Amino acid sequence: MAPSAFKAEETPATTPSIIAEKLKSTTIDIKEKAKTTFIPGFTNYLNAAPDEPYEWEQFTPAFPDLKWDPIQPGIPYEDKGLLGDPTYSRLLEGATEVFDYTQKIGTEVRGVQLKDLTDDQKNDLARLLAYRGVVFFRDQEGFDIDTQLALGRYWGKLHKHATTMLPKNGLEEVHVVHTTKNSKNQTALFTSSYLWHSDVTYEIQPPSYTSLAVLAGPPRGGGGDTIWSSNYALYDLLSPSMQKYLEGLTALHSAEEQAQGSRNDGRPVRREPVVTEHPLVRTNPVTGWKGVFFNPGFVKGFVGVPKLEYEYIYRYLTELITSSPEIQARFTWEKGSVAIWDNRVTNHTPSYGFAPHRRHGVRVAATAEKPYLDPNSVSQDEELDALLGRQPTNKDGSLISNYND
Ligand SMILES: O=C(O)CCC(=O)C(=O)O
Ligand SMILES: [Fe+2]
Repeated sequence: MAPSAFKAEETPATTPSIIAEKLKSTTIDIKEKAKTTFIPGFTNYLNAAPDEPYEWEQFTPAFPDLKWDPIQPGIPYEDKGLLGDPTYSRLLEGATEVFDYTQKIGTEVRGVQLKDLTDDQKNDLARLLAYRGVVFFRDQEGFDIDTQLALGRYWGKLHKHATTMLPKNGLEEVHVVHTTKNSKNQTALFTSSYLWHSDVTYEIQPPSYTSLAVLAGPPRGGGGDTIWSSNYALYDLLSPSMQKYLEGLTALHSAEEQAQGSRNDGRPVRREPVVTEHPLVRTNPVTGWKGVFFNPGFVKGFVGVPKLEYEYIYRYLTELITSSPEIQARFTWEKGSVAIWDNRVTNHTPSYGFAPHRRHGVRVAATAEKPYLDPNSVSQDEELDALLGRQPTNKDGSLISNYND
């Protein structure tokens, strides 16, 4: 080998440090530049708020060692959505803008302050939630935790979560959502399809109207959207024979895994975990529509169905929920945003990838009725087909063949 080649081999010892030096200086340049210039894909990383002092410290997570009794069945529930006006006239009276996210799910209402709602408006909102699955509000002023709790309480007895984070201020009916740059790498831990769920469906009377208010979050473009998926529309994606089959099934919803997760992390389990049977297809008392009451988070089996058969249906339903954009609504949070959903008819998931930013929210959930299936209820599409004179959706697959480009 020629001497020059040997010479070339002498350099590697110094090369890494040269690269490191170069990178360091480039990084510093970019950081300086980013203070005054938007650099796509970079600027967001620099804007992480300092951890301390933090305005919402009293709402950061705590795990007090509390013990609560089991939740007893028979909690009274009257759905306020039944008192809502079909055109939502009271709620939307002062709205500056109202628009849907997709035909099947999600509506944003602008210009309405939740803190000022009258009872009539709360009834309209409940009805809108039952029909649209999730409703978004922005630029909320003065929607503090007392107002959020009062709104939830108007709709039903507030749920207290047995395992997840409580706020430091001791409010037991508040569930905290909180991730900082010090949290475990959420993107690596959870793919979204793993996290899709409806809240606490293992309870005998799982919640209906549930609100999440954001306290802190990434800057715009920094990630952390939440996505909802419609269980009414999930039902309408199924063939008539599959609909009929699923209508005969009962699902097992379990809190065991969630409780075990807390124990594994050395955190308290405030109420013993329960396993509850619910009909796999349920009727919403306000719309009268059927929805598949399924979520990949808490459903652990179908009564009388062999494990493998259950697993295939589990995977099929999960795929429809997680990968059908037309039955989903995706919300990008901003300061002052509040999302409220009907937990009986939707699944939802956070999206990760917003580190190093803090993302912090507070959730309040109203206990609803025990799930039931009214055999006379119809599906969302059935009602809309009749109302609008639409052709029923062709479910034999033949329409799809031209859509490969
Ligand atoms: O963090 C989110 O986007 C959703 C959190 C959640 O699942 C909830 O508040 O019920
Ligand atoms: Fe949730």
